[in-house]
Amino acid sequence: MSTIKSSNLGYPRIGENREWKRALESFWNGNISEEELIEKTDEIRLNNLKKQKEQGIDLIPVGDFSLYDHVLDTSATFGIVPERYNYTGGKVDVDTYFAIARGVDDAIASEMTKWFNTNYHYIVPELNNAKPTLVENRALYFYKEAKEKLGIDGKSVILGPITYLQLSKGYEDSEFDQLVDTFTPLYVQILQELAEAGATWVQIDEPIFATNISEDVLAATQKVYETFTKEVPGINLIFQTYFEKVSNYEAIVNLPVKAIGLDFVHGDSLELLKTYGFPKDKVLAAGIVDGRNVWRANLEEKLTVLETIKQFVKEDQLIVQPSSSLLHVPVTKTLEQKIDPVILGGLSFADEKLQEIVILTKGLQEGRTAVEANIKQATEELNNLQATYRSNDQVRKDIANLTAEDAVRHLPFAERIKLQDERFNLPLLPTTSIGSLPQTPEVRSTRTKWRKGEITDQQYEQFVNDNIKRWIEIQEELDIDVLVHGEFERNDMVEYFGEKFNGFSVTEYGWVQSYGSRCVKPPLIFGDVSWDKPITVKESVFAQSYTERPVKGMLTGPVTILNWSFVHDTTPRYDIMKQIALALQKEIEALEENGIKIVQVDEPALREGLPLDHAKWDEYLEASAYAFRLATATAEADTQIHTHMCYSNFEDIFDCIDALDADVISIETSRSHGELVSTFEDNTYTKEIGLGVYDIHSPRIPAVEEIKQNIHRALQTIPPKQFWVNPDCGLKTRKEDETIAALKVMVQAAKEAREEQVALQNK
Ligand SMILES: Nc1nc2c(c(=O)[nH]1)N[C@@H](CNc1ccc(C(=O)N[C@@H](CCC(=O)N[C@@H](CCC(=O)N[C@@H](CCC(=O)O)C(=O)O)C(=O)O)C(=O)O)cc1)CN2
Ligand code: MET
Ligand SMILES: [Zn+2]
Repeated sequence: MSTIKSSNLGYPRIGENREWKRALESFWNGNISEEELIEKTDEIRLNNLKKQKEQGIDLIPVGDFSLYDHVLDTSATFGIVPERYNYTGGKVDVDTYFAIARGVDDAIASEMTKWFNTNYHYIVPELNNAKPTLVENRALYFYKEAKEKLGIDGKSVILGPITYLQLSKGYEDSEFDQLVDTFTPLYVQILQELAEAGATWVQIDEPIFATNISEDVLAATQKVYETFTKEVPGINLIFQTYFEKVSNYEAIVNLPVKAIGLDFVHGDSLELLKTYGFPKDKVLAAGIVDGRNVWRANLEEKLTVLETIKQFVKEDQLIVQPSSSLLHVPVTKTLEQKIDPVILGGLSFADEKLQEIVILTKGLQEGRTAVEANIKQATEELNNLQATYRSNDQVRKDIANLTAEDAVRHLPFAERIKLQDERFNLPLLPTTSIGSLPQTPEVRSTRTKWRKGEITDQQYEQFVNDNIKRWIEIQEELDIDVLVHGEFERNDMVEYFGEKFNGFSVTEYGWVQSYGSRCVKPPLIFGDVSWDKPITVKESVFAQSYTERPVKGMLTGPVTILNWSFVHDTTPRYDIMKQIALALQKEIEALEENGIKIVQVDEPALREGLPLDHAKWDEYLEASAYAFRLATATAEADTQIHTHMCYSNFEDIFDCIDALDADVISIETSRSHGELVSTFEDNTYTKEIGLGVYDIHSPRIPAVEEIKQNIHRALQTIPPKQFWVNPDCGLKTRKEDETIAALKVMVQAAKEAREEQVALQNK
């Protein structure tokens, strides 16, 4: 009997029909009790486990489920709760847990940021003064639950100490080793309790090793894992990495653990394996099926790779698994009714990927003939898919003929801004918002009715227009300087464009968690992208017709559309980015022709798309800046181009931001409590900037003084002439009354700050 095992790294939490989202939101809205929330989420979790068991997965992950986020769960495990929540020790209760994630009246939420290069967001642990103790062994609870309720001897999944600490804030680099020493015994305790309960496999997620890490961190890692193995010899530890090849291959594979998990889809791990080999005393957990994309695996090719990998390990010391947790793909494709059957045939969501894992494990174990029929089917479906690729000769020609000058605006910024100032005549510290306004249940459900054919196109259009008009009036009443139409017609800033451009397809149920209960439905790119008619002109022009103030046209940029779609690898990614840019260029021209003279091109995904491997940075940043400039290059000099980014570490991409050559950029900063401001200190950034002055991901209404403080802090490094006042991000997730109340405070704060500045200038 051979011992090659099939495994999974993590399963989507949200349920086939987003039951998880509904349960959470019902609880937050006070419609269900805590017991009901627990009951519903228990059911979802157990159902997820049952499905994996039925699929025939050998090592089923347990403890990967969460009520919000697994990094926050890790903080809760160790009682790491920032002081402002008045936590007094012991198990972190549900209310405190959600308070950290979402904020409460008297305490702002913890910062939320991107999980590596994904569109998933985690809650950043704040270690300041924390006294970590093991207040709740969650891993143990979930291990026992799966065993007792379903007879599953699960593989516990825990976030490793090195990654956890590297993702935390509130300490100095010099304190890192000390912190590692503090956490090590707590992890040992978790592992010991798991061992006592009978656990044999534990997956310790350490994705930080897919980024470039220092020798010091590596040394600390060596020490930690030596201790784990020494203290808990009875458990098989899997040191799990994903999203890229590891940056210190030889050191990593020689860590004193039973198994090493590597990503064989992103980054060239196979090359490393061939060059440096693999220790004969270890198990290699091979991430072979793409956990980040939705296309069917080419089983033939995957088996060839696995057979190569197998030559480097001792007799069947192999685990076959997805490249990462399946958190990043939708649950099942079986619900899709409307999509082109050929495209459906080429898709593979979480459940289908697990089938692929099981087939590949069998093929590797028993030989190809054992899975011949599966291989044949995969090959056929993929060939059919390839045959339907919608190529566009004109677009290909346009891309091939592009030059550097095609991505340069008519005049330099210094000249443009004079014309724009003349045209718009805005006050000092102008106010604006980021685009979307509340997508109330009414907005969402009216769109759903329209999609189901329960209301006519005309009724839907009327409904959208009514909202636009009402909100233009509200914004005027609030005395905001640059208005937005509110994006009421959009389900999502990327999916909406995916529905309109050529080259995309959309799914009905392909939901993926983005943060907390919020999900996205990334469109599929399987064809050359092109534009044939205006997409956003109607709503923008309608909004502009009700006001003398400028209304911003609102588009999503090429980098973000690419990064937040599921893209097939038929065409090189950077070519598709240029295709999207050319399509957007036509849309901007159409907006200008219709009198819209401020256009915002959002790029919130620019930073997260930065490759984990530094060696790939330059190419990415250059391609991204080029695509953005290409999209905006033909705009008249007096058309003001805005861009927006949220949740980002900007130090790494500062030059790229400058290279976008946008006239105005608005960026998130309020949850990072002003840390970004210092980035501008040493830079001579001459263009205009709006720093988010309050957090829109929290229902909490900010105070005037708080916002003024944020403005003051920014004005220490940014000249007032360059500074805009705006919220952190779009307002679609907020309720209407919250939004109006918060904007009112923001405008008030801006006016007070403006008066101070004018007084200073008149002195
Ligand atoms: N793609 C993307 N990524 C992003 C962002 C973003 O805006 N888009 N923002 C940042 C933060 N992430 C976010 C991700 C999602 C949402 C969000 O609001 N998502 C919505 C879903 C949006 C959507 O597509 N809604 C559809 C479907 C509406 C729906 O749920 N309909 C119900 C019925 C509605 C009813 O009857 O009440 C149903 O189908 O069951 C629509 O509006 O048309 C949600 O989870 O609630 C917000 C921020 C970073 N990443
Ligand atoms: N214009 C978009 C909005 O306001 C930008 C969002 S960035 C995630 O929703
Ligand atoms: Zn944003």
